[in-house]
Amino acid sequence: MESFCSHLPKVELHAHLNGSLSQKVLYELYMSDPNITKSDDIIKLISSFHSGEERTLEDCFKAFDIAHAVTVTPNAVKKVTKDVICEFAADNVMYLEIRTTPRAVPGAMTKTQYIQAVIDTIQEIPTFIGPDKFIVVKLLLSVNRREGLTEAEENIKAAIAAHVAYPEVVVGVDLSGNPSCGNVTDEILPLFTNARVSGLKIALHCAEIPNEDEVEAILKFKADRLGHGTCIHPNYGGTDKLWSLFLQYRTPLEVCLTSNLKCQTVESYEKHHIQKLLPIQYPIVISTDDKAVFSTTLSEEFRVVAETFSLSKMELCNFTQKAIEVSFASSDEKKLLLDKLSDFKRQQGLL
Ligand SMILES: CNc1ncnc2c1ncn2[C@@H]1O[C@H](COP(=O)(O)O)[C@@H](O)[C@H]1O
Ligand SMILES: [Zn+2]
Repeated sequence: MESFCSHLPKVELHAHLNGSLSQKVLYELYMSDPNITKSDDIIKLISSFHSGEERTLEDCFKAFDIAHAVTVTPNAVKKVTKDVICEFAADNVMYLEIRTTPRAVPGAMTKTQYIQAVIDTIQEIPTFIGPDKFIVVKLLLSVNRREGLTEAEENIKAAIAAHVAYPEVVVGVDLSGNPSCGNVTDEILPLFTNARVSGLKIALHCAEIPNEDEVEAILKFKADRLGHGTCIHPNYGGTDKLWSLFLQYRTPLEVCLTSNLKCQTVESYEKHHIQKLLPIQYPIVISTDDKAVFSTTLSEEFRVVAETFSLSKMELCNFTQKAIEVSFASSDEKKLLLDKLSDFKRQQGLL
């Protein structure tokens, strides 16, 4: 099963850029940046970045600060983006949606330069991907709920401008950040309407922790996709009302098993809320979230779900098919990806 999961052409729809960069690149960037004063404490933190240990959700958010302390120039952002794309391609991910929060660093980088650095790298893929690999990459720009209303407004505005300039690359916006911070219901969520009317797709983190009113508002927003959805079912800190809304809308859900386990929002793989979704064929997309912080890969996530819930090879292929359908790719791109999946199934004797 491990080898099948590795060779299966996969689609990653929920990957945060600064949570996905390898510890190796993080260390290289840190050591080579003359503007950063080196300290043993930070070197220790970098070593723990990729430890893969279980930690609280709050501790996970501290891990991102490490990456953010290092990705402070457009060149660093380019290097990180390239590294992350190459690693996903090496894991046989044929389509990747990266999401990232535009970040300004006084004196070193503006938000526009940050976004441009990611877009430029995506456009340069043919120059660095190598002849035996294939990957299509899109960009979602994130709003970090912890950063407040002004930052949120700025990011949505920047996302709309980037979408107008690069409609084939910048395809969506994401709401993420520490789920215990920020006024999402009244302040941040309404801003996403502007993005929607400008043609951007909407992906929202939803119900990582219990919060009935906010989760209800997020469900009713009818995003194109939701992330996590942990605390919706009444057995998982949700309520009957939330669960019935969720079933009514059937918004595709990005499921991040290892992320949830390592942030301790679920007890074990066996008890993950995916067990409520598989029997009802709920549209789900297996995803990594932050492959470096949680020390995983997309192949590993497929293996875990296959082995924990005794899924067949065909069911794993169906995950890729569903992910293609609910991705923000163009219809031509979706057709190409479906053809690649069919080729694989034929090679495996599954067609
Ligand atoms: C663990 N579950 C999660 N829940 C919510 N937000 C998360 C997250 N994992 C990552 N992020 C969001 O992604 C940022 C890092 O990537 P970028 O700097 O944007 O590329 C984090 O600061 C956080 O806002
Ligand atoms: Zn996430």
